[in-house]
Amino acid sequence: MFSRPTSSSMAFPKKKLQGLVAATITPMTENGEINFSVIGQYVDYLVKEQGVKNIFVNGTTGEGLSLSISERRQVAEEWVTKGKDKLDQVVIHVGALSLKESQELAQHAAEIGADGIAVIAPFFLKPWTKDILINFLKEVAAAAPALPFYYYHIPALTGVKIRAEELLDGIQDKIPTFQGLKFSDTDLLDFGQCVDQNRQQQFAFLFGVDEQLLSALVMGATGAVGSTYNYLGKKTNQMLEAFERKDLSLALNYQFCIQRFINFVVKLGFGVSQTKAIMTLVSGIPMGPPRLPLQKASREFTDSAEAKLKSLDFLSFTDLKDGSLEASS
Ligand SMILES: CC(=O)N[C@@H]([C@@H](O)[C@H](O)[C@H](O)CO)[C@@H](O)CC(=O)C(=O)O
Repeated sequence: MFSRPTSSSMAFPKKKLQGLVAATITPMTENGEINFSVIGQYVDYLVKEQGVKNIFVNGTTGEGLSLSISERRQVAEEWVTKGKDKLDQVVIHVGALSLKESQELAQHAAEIGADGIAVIAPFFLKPWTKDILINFLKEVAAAAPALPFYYYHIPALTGVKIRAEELLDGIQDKIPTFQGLKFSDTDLLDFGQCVDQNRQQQFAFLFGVDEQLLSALVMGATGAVGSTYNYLGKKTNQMLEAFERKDLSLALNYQFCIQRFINFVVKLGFGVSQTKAIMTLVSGIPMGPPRLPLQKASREFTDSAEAKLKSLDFLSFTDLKDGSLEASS
C-alpha cells in the first residue's frame, strides 16, 4: 500500500504506480498526421489483450519530442479521455528543451486529469550538475503542484549522465511532488542504489530496459515502463506473477524467452520505427510510419520479426511451462 504522508495541497493517486506501464506509440497516418481515431481501440487492446492498465504517453516510443506542443496536448488529452474508467493511471511525459513549454505541458496534464507527469533532462543545452538538473525539474513540477512527478532517466538518449542515485538524494525536499523514477539505463549499480537509499520514501522505481526487467525486480523495481509491453505485456505479466510467487526458474524462462525476441530484433536494428511495425502486426491496429528523422521499418524487418514471434509462440499467448526453455529456440 502507498503510505507516504501527504500534504493537503497534493492529490496523490489512490495507489502507487506499479506493475507494467506501456510506453505508448503515437499512431500516425501514412501522410504523417496523428491518427487519433485508433486510440480508443488501442486502450481496449492493452487492457483486454495484454493486461496492461497503465500508460506512459509522449515518451520516447511515443515520439514525444518529435511532436509539436499542440500535438502533444491533443495526444495527451485523447489518451486520458479514452482511458477513463478503463486505465488505472495515465502518466504524461512533459519534458522539453524549453522550460516554458515543459511547464505548459505539465499544467495542461493537470487540467485534463492525468495521473502524473514525467520529465527527461533537457538534452541540447544540458544541465551539468545535479543541482542544476533539480532546479529545472523543480520548475516544471511546480507548474502542476497536485500531480505526482517522475524523473525519466535515459542518459543514452539525453547525454545527461548525472547518476540517478545522486539525483534522488534529498530530492523530495526540493520537489515535494516527486514520486518516482523511470530508469531507462542498464546500470544496475545505480538503479540498485536508488532503491537501497530510498526505501523509506515509498517511491515508484520503474525500470525501463525490458530485456533486463527480471534483474531489476531482484534489485527492487516496483514496476516497469517499456515499449514491448504494448505487445508482450501478457508474457511479461506472467513473468511478474512467477516472480511474485518466488518461482524464479519460471520467471527466468519468461525473461529468456522475451530476451530471445528482443535480441533477435536488436540485431536487425530496433527502435521506435520497428516498435510501430511490430505493434501493427501483433495488435492489428495500424500504427503507421514514424515521423522524420525516423524511417519506416523495412518489409524484411517485419517479416523476420513475424517469423520470430511465431516461433516463440508470442502470437498465440500460450503459457510457458517450466522447462520449455530447453525446448524453444
Ligand atoms: C531506448 C528505449 O526506447 N527504451 C524503451 C525500452 O522499452 C526498449 O524499447 C526495450 O527495452 C527494448 O530494448 C523504453 O525505456 C522507452 C520508454 O519507456 C519510452 O518510450 O518512454
